[in-house]
Amino acid sequence: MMEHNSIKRTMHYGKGDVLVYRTFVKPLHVQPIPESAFTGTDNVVFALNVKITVWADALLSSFSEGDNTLVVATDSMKNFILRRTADFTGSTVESYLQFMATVFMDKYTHLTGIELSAERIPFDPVLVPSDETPFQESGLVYRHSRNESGVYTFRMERGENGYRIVGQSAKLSNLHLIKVKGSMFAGFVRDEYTTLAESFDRPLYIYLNIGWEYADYGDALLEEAERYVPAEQISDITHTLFHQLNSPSIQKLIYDVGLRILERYPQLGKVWFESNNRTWETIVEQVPGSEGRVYTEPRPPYGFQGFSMTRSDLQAAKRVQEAAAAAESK
Ligand SMILES: O=c1[nH]c(=O)c2[nH]c(=O)[nH]c2[nH]1
Repeated sequence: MMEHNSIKRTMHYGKGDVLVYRTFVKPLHVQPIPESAFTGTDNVVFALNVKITVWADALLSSFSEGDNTLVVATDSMKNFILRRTADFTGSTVESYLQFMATVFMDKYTHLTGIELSAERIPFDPVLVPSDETPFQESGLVYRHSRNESGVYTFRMERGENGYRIVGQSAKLSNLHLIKVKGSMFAGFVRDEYTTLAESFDRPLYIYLNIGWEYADYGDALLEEAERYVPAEQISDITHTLFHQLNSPSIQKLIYDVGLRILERYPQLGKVWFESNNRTWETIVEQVPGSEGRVYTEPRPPYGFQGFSMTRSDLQAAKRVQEAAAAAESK
């Protein structure tokens, strides 16, 4: 995935860590799903860490000869992004990246391509006492969250007839989840190298990155966001399945989460996972008189899993389920 989205061109330059904090962006409203209470955000704080990369054959002499006549200083790129953020009228990071890429390429016509990526820095609403309901969202005060965040990229090139979108991606990065009981890992290969005991109730701590791709990227950019897939719902689907399933392994857990994501969003063509096993190490099996235990941080090295699935995997899984249901009813 990273390879697929990396810039293949050897000649490029740009600026990273452009921090831009825009307030009162148009609120986002999305379709509800059963696994999530998230139906949108007020977008009062729209905070991004942006990276811009540009390329053009005409830039060769800047590398080979030190000829800066076509070099837009990366300092000016940063200023452009900061100032033009005032002109953004959309409500999603995806539409922001498309907007910013377009106005940048309109301004600097010698450039052939641009990649913009952004992490949405999470600021959560805080609850304050109110007269009507016991607590309500402040609408003024937001709390910087150090939890998972959405990371998006958008790549565009100048073509014969206008711009062409040549790449895009969305992912939820650094979701860290602990399930304190109800996870297993048993039945794996046992041979002369095996020291790990089978576990029928382990405290499963996972780190996850989850990416998704629209079958038609136009769906990510619709004005009313009626087919928009928000990172918050991807996260909530993962929470729900982790809660509900008695997982036999991380492999099976991410497979089931992937199927559910594709089921919920027919507009997605693909979903992928990178997971990391951070299962706590048990120190005390049982705290007397309670079901509590004592754990500590696991020692490295850590295991990982990867999985990428498309709609054909969902169809195949459905056929297997139907065949199993038919066999049972006989
Ligand atoms: O969910 C897991 N999958 C594995 O492949 C594995 N391997 C391991 O040592 N622990 C685990 N846990």
